[in-house]
Amino acid sequence: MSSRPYAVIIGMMGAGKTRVGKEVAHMLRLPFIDADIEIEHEVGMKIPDYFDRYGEPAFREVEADVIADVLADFEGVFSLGGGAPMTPSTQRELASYIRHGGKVVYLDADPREAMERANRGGGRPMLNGDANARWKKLHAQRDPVFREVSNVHVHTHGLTPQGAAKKVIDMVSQRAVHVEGAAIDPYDVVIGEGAMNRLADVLGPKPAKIALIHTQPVQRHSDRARTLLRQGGYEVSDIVIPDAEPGKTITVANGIWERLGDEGFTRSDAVVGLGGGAATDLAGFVAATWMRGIRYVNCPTSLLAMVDASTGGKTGINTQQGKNLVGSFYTPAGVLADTTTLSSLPNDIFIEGLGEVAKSGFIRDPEILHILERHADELRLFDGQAFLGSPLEETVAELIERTVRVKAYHVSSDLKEKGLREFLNYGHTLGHAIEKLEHFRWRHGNAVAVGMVYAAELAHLLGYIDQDLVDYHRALLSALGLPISWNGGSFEDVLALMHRDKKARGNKLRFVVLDSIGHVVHLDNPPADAVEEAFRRIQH
Ligand SMILES: NC(=O)c1ccc[n+]([C@@H]2O[C@H](COP(=O)([O-])OP(=O)(O)OC[C@H]3O[C@@H](n4cnc5c(N)ncnc54)[C@H](O)[C@@H]3O)[C@@H](O)[C@H]2O)c1
Ligand SMILES: O=C(O)C(=O)C[C@@H](O)[C@H](O)[C@H](O)COP(=O)(O)O
Repeated sequence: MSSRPYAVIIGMMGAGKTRVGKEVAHMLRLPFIDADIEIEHEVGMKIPDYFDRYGEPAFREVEADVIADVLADFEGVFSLGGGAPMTPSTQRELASYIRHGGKVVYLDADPREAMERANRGGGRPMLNGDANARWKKLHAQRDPVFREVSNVHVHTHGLTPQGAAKKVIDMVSQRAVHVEGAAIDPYDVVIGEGAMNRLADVLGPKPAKIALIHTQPVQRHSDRARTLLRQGGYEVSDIVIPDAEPGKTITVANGIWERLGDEGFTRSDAVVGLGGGAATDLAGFVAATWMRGIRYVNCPTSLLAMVDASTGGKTGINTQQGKNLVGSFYTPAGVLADTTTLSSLPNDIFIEGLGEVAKSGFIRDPEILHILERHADELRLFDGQAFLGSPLEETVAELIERTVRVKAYHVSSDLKEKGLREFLNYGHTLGHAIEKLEHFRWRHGNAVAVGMVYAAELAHLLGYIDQDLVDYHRALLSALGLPISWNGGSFEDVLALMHRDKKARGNKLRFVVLDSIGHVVHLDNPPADAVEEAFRRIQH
């Protein structure tokens, strides 16, 4: 493909494909092509005349050829005729365009408005006869296909053409990671400004009631989610939980179960978890357990929740005995990582999230480490208020996408953590023990950073990696502003907690260690003196 369209717009007759497409092109200073106009040039007559003379099958053939040509070599906005995506060869062309990174936008307008526009001016052979009845019949046939062949679905109800164009641009610029695999209902993690606008699409038409579970510090983002949900026609129960780890308890979960019961939540209703990783862990746990599992969507608002906590289906709560000891593997219907929410994120919580980002670099994607190295100074100085529209935003979006891809890779083939998924636990064996001993006052990502240095020391002591790689852990993590040592407890206490780690088997410890960057192995039952010596080395 030499060049490809910025976006291809599809939709019903009267949806505003030409009007909105032109507006998108104008805003981005790109050229615009309307397939119908192109076809008229090609055949040298108006479409209704061509239909009359040669019939629909001949028209569809010409249309498919014109579309294939434009898709192969055009850098602008391309809008298709209403029936074009019904042609199998065009469906294949669109699928290939998407595989190469293209965006097929389904412009979904209010049916009444669309019918009114479609009837205006006549000249639509497909609407001959009772135009509204024809439109509705065609809608019933085409809507499922439009959903299938598009990868961006834009509802334009109540929007001006400019508003709809802005929405198209926002949604086209978002990134998405598709998660699928055995035992997983496929879902997307959508990343970018305005991702939360997709809430109603992801929840779908079935739920009537939504439990919007969030914490107080993200109130302004939950207000936005509530508005979007109400606009989508849902009845919203606003549920505020205690902030951070105090929200991940059985008492909090029980309070929500009681409320769902009192408010008549059924199996077809849904949960939206919005906030940091603690809130999305708890919301997922409630969704997994209410009536043995209802639909849920996560709207993560911290970096750590975007890259890790909200995306892989591990839900849970803490107990007196330790971190995440009760929970369930239960995947969300979608994750909307709206980067506008990062504008209110405090610097220290952003930096904490970099701990899990670096982890994904160490275990699988070295490019993450290169990006972190190159941008360490800007990342360490993260300022939410200056973030949106800054060059850092693109860097962070790329880090989020790459990190989610690492997560998706491990989750896809091992949702229930039989082996491969355990690699995502790099740095966590000690990390979780530190969190517990610090009564959860230490942030999770910070504890994981120290835990990775510990795992690197252990791997070095046992001959898996050389000293340079241990030093590299320390240099990179501290350049990002993450801690690399801990002095808050005795080895005996740490050891006892590491024995309660979920990777432990019987009374044998199990660690995850590197044997090179991007390559991880299990380390079962390592020698006790190495386990202790590595601990001594992180105490400086
Ligand atoms: N399920 C998983 O796979 C998984 C993965 C990693 C971490 N986790 C869990 O996630 C939790 C850590 O997540 P976290 O680091 O997000 O901590 P957190 O949920 O405690 O959030 C940290 C703080 O930031 C606030 N906050 C979040 N987003 C904000 C925003 N946009 N603006 C202002 N304040 C905001 C929160 O309210 C909280 O006060 C831990 O409980 C950890 O165990 C789970
Ligand atoms: O998704 C996973 O699997 C992980 O291990 C990701 C970790 O980064 C995350 O902290 C997770 O919450 C740890 O889970 P746990 O099972 O060790 O409690």
